Amino acid sequence: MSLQEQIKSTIRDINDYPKAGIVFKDITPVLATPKLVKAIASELRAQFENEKIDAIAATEARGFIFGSILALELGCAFIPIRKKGKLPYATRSQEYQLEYGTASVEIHTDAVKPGARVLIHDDLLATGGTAGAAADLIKSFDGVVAGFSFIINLSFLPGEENLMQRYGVKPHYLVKY
Ligand SMILES: O=P(O)(O)OC[C@H]1O[C@H](OP(=O)(O)OP(=O)(O)O)[C@H](O)[C@@H]1O
Ligand SMILES: Nc1ncnc2[nH]cnc12
Repeated sequence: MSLQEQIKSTIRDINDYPKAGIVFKDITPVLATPKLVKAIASELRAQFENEKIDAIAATEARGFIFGSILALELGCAFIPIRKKGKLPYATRSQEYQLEYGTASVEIHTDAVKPGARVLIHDDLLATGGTAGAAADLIKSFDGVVAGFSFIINLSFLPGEENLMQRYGVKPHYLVKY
């Protein structure tokens, strides 16, 4: 079985979570399979090891899991982007659109050095709102968005087109639905 097939056969679909009509892609069975986690880590490393990347910026909460594994694999810094009110030092916020209403994420003001090449990682790309807000934060400190990395792309939603249009880079992902 290919890595893609292994990932897809291990992800669990939860119908109507967190609300009616949503099919939630649950990665916890993947996390419970150490061999698969290791294979994903190797694949992520292979995707980016020849690129110049100074830091991985990942979004709370699920983005932290493979985001920190990837930072370790590449030997680069890890930058946490968190939901409002969770980071202890001085922060900058960015609002973004949810399906209904808005949300806000934050970064520490000393996290991104001007010119730093930052790869944005999250577990899943849906509308691209979360990853776009992370990219806007990186750019607001004159960091360079080196790319986007996801485990899952929900390709029936416009996340990939939105990120390509706004930042001119094609997102990487391991599996799509
Ligand atoms: O492309 P988007 O439409 O922005 O959706 C993708 C985001 O949604 C999920 O996070 P969620 O907000 O559910 O938070 P969690 O990781 O803390 O569960 C997922 O982990 C991404 O961060
Ligand atoms: N269908 C989905 N499954 C898991 N996380 C998500 N974030 C946004 N949509 C999602």
